[in-house]
Amino acid sequence: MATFDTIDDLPADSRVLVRLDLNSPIEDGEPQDNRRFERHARTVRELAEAGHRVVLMAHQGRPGRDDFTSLAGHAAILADHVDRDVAFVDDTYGEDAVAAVESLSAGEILLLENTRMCDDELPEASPEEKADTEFVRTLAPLFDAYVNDAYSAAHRKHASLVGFPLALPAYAGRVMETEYEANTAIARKEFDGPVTMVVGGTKATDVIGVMDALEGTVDRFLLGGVAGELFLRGAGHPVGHDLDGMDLFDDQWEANHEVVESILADRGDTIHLASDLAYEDDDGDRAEHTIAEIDEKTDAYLDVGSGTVEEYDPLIRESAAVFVKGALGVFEDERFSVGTVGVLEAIAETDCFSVVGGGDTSRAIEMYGMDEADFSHVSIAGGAYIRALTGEPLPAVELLEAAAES
Ligand SMILES: Nc1ncnc2c1ncn2[C@@H]1O[C@H](COP(=O)(O)OP(=O)(O)O)[C@@H](O)[C@H]1O
Ligand SMILES: O=C(OP(=O)(O)O)[C@H](O)COP(=O)(O)O
Repeated sequence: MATFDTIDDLPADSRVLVRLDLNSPIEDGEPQDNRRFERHARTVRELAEAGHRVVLMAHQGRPGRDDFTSLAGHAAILADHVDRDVAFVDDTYGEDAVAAVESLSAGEILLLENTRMCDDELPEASPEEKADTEFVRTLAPLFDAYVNDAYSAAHRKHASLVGFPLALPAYAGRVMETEYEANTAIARKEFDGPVTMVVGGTKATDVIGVMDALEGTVDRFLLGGVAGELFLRGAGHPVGHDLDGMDLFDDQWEANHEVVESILADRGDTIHLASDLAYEDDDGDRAEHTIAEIDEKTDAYLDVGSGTVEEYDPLIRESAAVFVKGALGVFEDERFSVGTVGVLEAIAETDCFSVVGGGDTSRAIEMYGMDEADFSHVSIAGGAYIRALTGEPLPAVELLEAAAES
């Protein structure tokens, strides 16, 4: 059991600063509704109904990427889920933000602008350094308490996650409580049969970093997505290169190629790579290349091929447990959903213990008409949940535990 204080322990009529994780897929510049809104709405609604003044902080995307946007659209989606007004101010801790915080009445809710738009949020640093930023020193005195509900961002040492718990009494929100319980229980579970992890998505650095530490927990990895292309490149295939202004591959290759090469050399038998990949042909249709056919990368590969899905299917069906982190393709586009949906459907049809994680990936379940009840746990955390599997501590969670002890 976690040993942190929860929102049940908050003094009455508190002014609370709440960290959520509303990081969402962005399409045409707009955030897309997903489980993160629905799950965090519970914490926000409880706080407002209890009569606290509720100020919310969250991030969206990463500077330099297409998904780095304002949170204006997020406020509207959250309001629908909370069934109360959620005001928005396009400022994080400047004069406008401070004025909006100070004008809030009991039971009202305000969302501040994307924390990553202020320089103090990134990069990662110690809690002490982050607590000493202007961001934290300006906002903390306006509040009685800090609530962290962002389990899925708890692996990041950013100001909104590790600075405020040193400056204010700190509590866990409902999502923090439930994700912590579920993910630590999973980390302690033992399985009678093969344990498989499906690894994909765009955050290759996150997943490759922990794959090493999962030796002993995971018997085999089925790869796809950007992470899978980097492994194919490590195995000598000319894929995984950035095309036309994309920045998904080259930096992550530089950061990870040594680990990729050493995993392939030391434990290549546990790594299953795609045998074919899908791309968009000149007519805008899905087309596939076998890996053997690819001798020069001229296409952007957007999914694993149908042959790969056929090879992964029996490996999933004979597993005692399957963990999913990251999509095998750009499933948001139906043409490139074959890998992600094929793997999720195979998991849903078997009795294995299964966890699907990640804000983006877990969205494929409802997008393609699957039932959440067919999976043991659908986590809104991706990077945080795979770190929990390795037993690696999450800095923001450790600070909540320390706050409860003091
Ligand atoms: N080959 C690919 N090229 C570009 N994007 C991809 C590729 N394969 C998967 N993706 C994208 O990866 C995203 C999910 O990855 P990621 O953000 O790492 O995971 P999560 O948020 O689920 O933890 C999906 O939205 C999907 O569109
Ligand atoms: O979406 C998130 O993580 P995830 O993609 O691992 O689920 C979190 O909001 C963390 O975002 P970040 O990986 O840009 O720090």
